[in-house]
Amino acid sequence: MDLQRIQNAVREILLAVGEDPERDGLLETPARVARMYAEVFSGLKIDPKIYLKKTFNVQHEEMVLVRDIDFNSMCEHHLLPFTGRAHIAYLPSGKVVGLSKLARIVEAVSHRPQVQERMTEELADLVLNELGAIGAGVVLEASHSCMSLRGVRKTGSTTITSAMRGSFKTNPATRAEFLSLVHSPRLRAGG
Ligand SMILES: Nc1nc2c(ncn2[C@@H]2O[C@H](COP(=O)(O)OP(=O)(O)OP(=O)(O)O)[C@@H](O)[C@H]2O)c(=O)[nH]1
Ligand SMILES: [Zn+2]
Repeated sequence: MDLQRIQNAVREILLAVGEDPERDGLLETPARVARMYAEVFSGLKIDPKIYLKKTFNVQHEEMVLVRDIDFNSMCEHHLLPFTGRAHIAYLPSGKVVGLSKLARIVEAVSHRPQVQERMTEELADLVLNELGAIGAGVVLEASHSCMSLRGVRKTGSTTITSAMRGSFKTNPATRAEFLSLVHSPRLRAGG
């Protein structure tokens, strides 16, 4: 990532809004913001498929669901954060993946300029295709700060998106089981 170019652009923005980039409090801001963008867009350099290459041969014929994977992303329209939780499930066909890898693919695809719908679809495609799963389902719940901090200024709204693949799309019972598990009661803290 071209940190110097980001720094120059941030300095330009400060000048354009009528600030003085030479004043004490702003001197380090362009460099700081450049490091911040490198971090929040670090997923641009990562191919999430790498996380799903290592699998284990386990005969588990029922659904695997990892829910409440928290994420932070940046909406590609305003470059403002949207934050929420991802729930990812699949029906294995002879091989399973380490549970943390489902959280790792969320990290990779969320750390890019995104829209929630595309992020949901990308995650579902990755799980179905890379694991050769019988089916996959993804639900994302998020709040978009571009809707609360600016513009329409509605706080508290949540956007829920889902993507169903394979048996999650064709079998209503599988889809219903997934959605009911996503919404089932959480363990108590420490439980
Ligand atoms: N579908 C979708 N829209 C998003 C997402 N994140 C932000 N948006 C929306 O992107 C839209 C961009 O709309 P524009 O009309 O081009 O931009 P704008 O004039 O700044 O829109 P307002 O937010 O209504 O002020 C807005 O309606 C945002 O709420 C997302 O993940 N998915
Ligand atoms: Zn936005």
